[in-house]
Amino acid sequence: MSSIHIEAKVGDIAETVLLPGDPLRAKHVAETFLEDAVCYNTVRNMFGFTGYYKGKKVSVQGTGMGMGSAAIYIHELINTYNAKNLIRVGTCGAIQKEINLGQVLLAMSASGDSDANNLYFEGMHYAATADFDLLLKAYKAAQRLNIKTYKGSVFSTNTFYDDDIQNRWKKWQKHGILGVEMETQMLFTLAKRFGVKALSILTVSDNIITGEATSSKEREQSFNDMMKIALELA
Ligand SMILES: O=P(O)(O)O[C@H]1O[C@H](CO)[C@@H](O)[C@H]1O
Ligand SMILES: O=c1cc[nH]c(=O)[nH]1
Repeated sequence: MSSIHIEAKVGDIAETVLLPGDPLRAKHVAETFLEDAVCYNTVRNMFGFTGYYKGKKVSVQGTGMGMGSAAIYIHELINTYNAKNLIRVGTCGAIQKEINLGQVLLAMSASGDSDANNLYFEGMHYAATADFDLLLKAYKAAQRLNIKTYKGSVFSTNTFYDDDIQNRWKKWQKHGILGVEMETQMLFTLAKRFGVKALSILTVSDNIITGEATSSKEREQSFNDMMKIALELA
């Protein structure tokens, strides 16, 4: 048996799945960090791999961009493939001035503008929250590895571009949101709905307020920090 968007057999995917938006990041993670990695999905080129990290079975699955796409993969990973720990490894734009490019955020919660959540909760506002055990483990792993992290709330949006992107985030900046990305709110919501654990670890690829953006060298280094934390959770 397989699912509509993933062609793996049940059992091919580990209980712990890392979730980058970019399927080529999934490939890169598998090739760089995992041993004996096998590709289990090429449907729509949304690559998924299972391999081993320090002897532990772990999978990495691209989700695409935005909550509509991510929800499909998250739903199928949980309900067809029995995934239990889902850890997003993504990029985000920081909206606090002091957060530098390449730094790592541990998302405790995610606000957002998903119509899917709005409809599901009949216009009320669900507080999408990370799993505390995974969050604590990630925090301790970062401390052990001497990696600085910011802990707090992020915002998941379905619209990457806007007419006036800096002003758009002013109220959210004031309310302490650390950064903006496009999938975490849906991940946390679905994980709770189906009784599994989720966490989102994000590397800052740009600062929306200051207008800075990362060079490829900086992205490479910071990406490694995020991956080291995420893989410790496997
Ligand atoms: O780097 P990823 O994981 O794709 O995450 C961020 O990058 C994409 C936008 O460029 C969105 O998916 C956003 O959430
Ligand atoms: O979704 C995203 C990801 C990175 N940077 C942004 O501004 N938005």
